[in-house]
Amino acid sequence: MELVSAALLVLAVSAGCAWILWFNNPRRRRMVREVDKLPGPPALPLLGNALLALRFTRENFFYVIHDITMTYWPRYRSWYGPTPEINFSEADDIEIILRSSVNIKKGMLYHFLHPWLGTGLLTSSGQKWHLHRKLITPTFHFKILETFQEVFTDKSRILVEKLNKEVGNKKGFDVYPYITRCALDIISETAMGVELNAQEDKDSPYVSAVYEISELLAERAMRLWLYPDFIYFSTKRGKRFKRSLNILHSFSKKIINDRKQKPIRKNETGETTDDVGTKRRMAFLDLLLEASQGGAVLTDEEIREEVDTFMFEGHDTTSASLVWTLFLLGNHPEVQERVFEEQAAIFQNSDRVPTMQDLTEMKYLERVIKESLRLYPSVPFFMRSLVEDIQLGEYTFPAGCQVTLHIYHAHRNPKYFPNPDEFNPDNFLPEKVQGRHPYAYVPFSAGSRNCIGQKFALQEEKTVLSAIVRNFRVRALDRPADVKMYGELVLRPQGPIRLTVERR
Ligand code: HEM
Repeated sequence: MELVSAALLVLAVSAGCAWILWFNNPRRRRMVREVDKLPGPPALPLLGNALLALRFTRENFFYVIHDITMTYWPRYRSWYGPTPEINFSEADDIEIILRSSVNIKKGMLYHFLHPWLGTGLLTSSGQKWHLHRKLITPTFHFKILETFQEVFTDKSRILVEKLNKEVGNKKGFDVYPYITRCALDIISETAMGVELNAQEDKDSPYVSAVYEISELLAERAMRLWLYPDFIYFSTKRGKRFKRSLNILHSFSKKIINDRKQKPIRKNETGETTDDVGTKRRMAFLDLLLEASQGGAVLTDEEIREEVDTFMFEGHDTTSASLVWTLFLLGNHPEVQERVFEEQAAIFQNSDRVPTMQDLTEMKYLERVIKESLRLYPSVPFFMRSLVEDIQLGEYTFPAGCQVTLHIYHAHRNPKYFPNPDEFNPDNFLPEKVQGRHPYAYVPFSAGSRNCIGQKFALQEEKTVLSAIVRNFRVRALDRPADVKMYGELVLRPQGPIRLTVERR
């Protein structure tokens, strides 16, 4: 027993000495001095703003951050315990970060995504990221996106059938689950080549696991004491996380194995067929398997990470954006009528599905989607970990600092968007865009780590919205001021987005 006490004492004294040395380290002292030049909420030594975090609930998180951001606008500092964070909302500051080809390492909160996505494109850095980005970029080429159009139109048709059942429901219905299931069907078929049928099968364990993991991740990011893995994974929530993770990983691993057994290949005429010669569309997974050169370039685990990254990034963001756009259209019937008129001009009286050329002609709908992403950016904040010092006027922020870019707030800056809270698709008329600061509007981020899926997202959104507006008149039962938000990995409404639909 005495031996154990002595060992504990030695351990405590060593830890204490390490702390003192670390705190008195000149690099750290300089970091603290520089970071504390910025204003910010009062912080305690060692604990930083941990006490503030005790106040966070899922419901108030976005609003507490909003108040702090507005109080110290446009830059402030905060402390995750001993780790400094600098927060930017002004286009000039955002530009400094996003234009850098060195400061492209993701912030520490992305670590929570690692159990699910490993170090796929979204979460990786350094050489691995460079190599994978180069390999994956061609898979988002126009020619490939064109082959996915059939998936977008087919899943939109099913969505219209489902929404038809809500015609006449005057009390309204929550549109979010309809859209999420449609977006999941789309991403599953395009990323993995698998029909998930989430729109038909509401009880799919895969879909439930995606919902659960997204919610648990958001919750963990708010609770500083759940940051260490050994604590988190010993809690009930951590165990639920692992269970859902198991479902997701088993699913993607099985799909990858199946596809390796029966690869889809191009034949001599350039058609893509399966092993028995049936014509098949190539999904991202098939393209990755092709690029992997039998494991020499990408291992199975790396392919799994990328497929899971597409599944996550490719459905949650587009679902939120589609829902907010429908909500805004439901609040602005005059804008919705202009969208409809544009559709009527493109399709005349035909009920054919849209081609890629039709989508290019949907200029007004594109402005509506962009304006909706301005007011409700699917990714409201993103983070970097500084690898290299940055100089910002009188400030030098040293490597090691965390940086959070507040995109939601940047998009509502009256300097660039007069009447920033108003929904006005004309903010994206070419002449308005031309004169504006290029970093005042960055829903897909910018620079080398921008969103690789942005063209895919616009193509999907235009196809889905076109199908809805051509078939229905949509009304929203709630006003924007009444809808509270969760500012998590994705910006989503706290309650239902209640709509009514009427057939055109
Ligand atoms: C409205 C829809 C979307 C929005 C608003 C959006 C937004 C973003 C943003 C802001 C980032 C940068 C995040 C950061 O720096 O941490 C990002 C990265 C990424 N997005 Fe998207 N995204 C959307 C749709 C998609 C889709 C459909 C896919 C795939 C099919 C996708 C795949 C990715 C990937 C793989 C990255 C990481 C890229 C890299 O770091 O090289 N996204 N997205």
